[in-house]
Amino acid sequence: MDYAIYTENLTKKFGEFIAVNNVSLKIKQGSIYGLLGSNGSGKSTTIRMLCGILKPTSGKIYLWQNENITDELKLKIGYMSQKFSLYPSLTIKENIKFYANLYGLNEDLLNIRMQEIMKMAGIVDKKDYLVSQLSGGWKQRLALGCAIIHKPKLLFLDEPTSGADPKARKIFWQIIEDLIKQNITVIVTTHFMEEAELCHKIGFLHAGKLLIEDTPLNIKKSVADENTSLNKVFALLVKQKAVNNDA
Ligand SMILES: Nc1ncnc2c1ncn2[C@@H]1O[C@H](COP(=O)(O)OP(=O)(O)OP(=O)(O)O)[C@@H](O)[C@H]1O
Repeated sequence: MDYAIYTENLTKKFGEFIAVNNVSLKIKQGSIYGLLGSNGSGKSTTIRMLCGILKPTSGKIYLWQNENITDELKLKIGYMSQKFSLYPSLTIKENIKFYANLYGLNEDLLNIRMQEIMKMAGIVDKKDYLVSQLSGGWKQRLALGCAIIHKPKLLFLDEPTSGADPKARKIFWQIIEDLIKQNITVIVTTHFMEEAELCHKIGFLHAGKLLIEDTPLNIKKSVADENTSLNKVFALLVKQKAVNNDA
């Protein structure tokens, strides 16, 4: 099986503290993978290692079967953090141009991508607005556009919808589903279980460990039954783990 991402016993320690503990993931190209877990469970640290920002303490990461995350591979990755790396005092156009320059897009390509991104974000008529004038939903879609200006094959979204209203979240997920149709692989962290349900596969992290990885339906069936909510399923898994640790 050709995976976009495959990890073996990925571990990250900060001093003596183990933030990510022997995590082995398998993520197919062209799929949406949800990384779930409570605050501090190790989601962002895992993502940072997968995009080559943070060096693992031990374990292996393969991106499209390559063991080293080279600069060439990094060009195939897009990353959107929960803080949206946008410049509020610049216009939409200027923000897009800034990211286009970072990735070395020429003027012609920049103009094409600018139109595509503004269309995708629903901000074609707002290109000269300052980012500070935009609502949360528009900012979020613009940040997504900037993260994919270079057409990455792999896109990391770290809590992209936190702070967005339900309507904006719905539009955002429609865009993600369109990206998947273009064979992009999306790894997303979220606290919203209705978003987790939209992922092809989810991995549930707890205290740095991957407790389970499968489709939302299979996870529900294996832990409880298909009518149980994911929130409840994860609570059960954490409880089971605590019991096993005590035993
Ligand atoms: N640079 C660092 N130095 C020390 N500890 C860190 C560092 N980065 C993260 N941690 C710790 O590692 C643990 C996992 O953090 P991480 O940010 O990966 O969690 P998370 O699941 O993304 O949480 P959240 O949902 O709050 O973003 C936390 O206890 C955090 O305090």
